[in-house]
Amino acid sequence: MTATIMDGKATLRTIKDELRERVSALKARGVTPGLGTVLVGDDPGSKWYVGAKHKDCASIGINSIRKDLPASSTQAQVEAVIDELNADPGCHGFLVQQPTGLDEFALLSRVHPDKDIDGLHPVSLGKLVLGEEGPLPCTPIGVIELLRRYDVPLAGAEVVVIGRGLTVGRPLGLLLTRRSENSTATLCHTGTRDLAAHVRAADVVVAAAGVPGLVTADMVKPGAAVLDVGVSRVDGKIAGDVASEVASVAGYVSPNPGGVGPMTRAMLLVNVVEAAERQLR
Ligand SMILES: Nc1nc2c(c(=O)[nH]1)N[C@@H](CN(C=O)c1ccc(C(=O)N[C@@H](CCC(=O)O)C(=O)O)cc1)CN2
Repeated sequence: MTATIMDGKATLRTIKDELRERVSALKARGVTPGLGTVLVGDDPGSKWYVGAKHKDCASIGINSIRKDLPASSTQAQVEAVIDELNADPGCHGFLVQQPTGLDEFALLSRVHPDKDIDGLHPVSLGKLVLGEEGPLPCTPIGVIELLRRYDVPLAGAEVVVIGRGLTVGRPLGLLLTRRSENSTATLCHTGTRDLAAHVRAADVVVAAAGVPGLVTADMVKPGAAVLDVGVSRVDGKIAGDVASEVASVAGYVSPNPGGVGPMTRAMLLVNVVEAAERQLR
């Protein structure tokens, strides 16, 4: 079997085309959506991600407000910039790019919940637990959207998520078990006794552990969908959590790069457009 590639780059392009129309409709009603970003320091990966987010915005007519701060910035200086964006009426939502090297929980909590565009604010995560409407975290909802667009069924499916981090694993477990997704989610982590046994039983596997090559072909159920969200750098290149031979067993694979990363950016754009649309309600 050769797996179908779940192409995140192509799906990002499709979603941008869909959003362009919604941005035009907003502009016709006098609202131009605006995204803010706060970047602290010189981490090359973070700089690339922020640059890509602003290019995405420009390509569909969203305004962007970029605040790049030196690595020497103090917590108070970054919080002052967050306060500025909280008060900026042209900014419908903003994010603090992680990692910052500062107290990230305090920075996240400083963002006004109405301006949280990443879905990672404690209020947004609380809404997710309660099943209330709010911005959804971009990477986990990107995983679900990619599966949806490739017609991989989630209802009734056994899904194994590897990794319990705050940006991917934990919120993804909550999303997958919503009534709308209706899957059974198992969250595996470094304390899981027999990871291979869990993965072998899964219809869908989402690997977000940051351990290169962790998921091997012998662990995967034939025909399963396997999404690689792990980001490690080996010799300067991105190395995912999923070994390349998995594509010979799985029914669907998302490549890395080119899979869930671009979907993270797509879902951020969706969150910005939805925040601007809420202003008109
Ligand atoms: N405030 C946030 N910080 C971080 C988040 C987040 O969701 N919010 N997630 C990650 C980084 N991230 C988004 O910010 C992100 C990751 C990957 C990509 C992407 O398009 N990757 C490309 C390859 C990029 C490369 O070559 O280096 C791909 O996978 O094809 C975009 C955004 C941590 N921080």
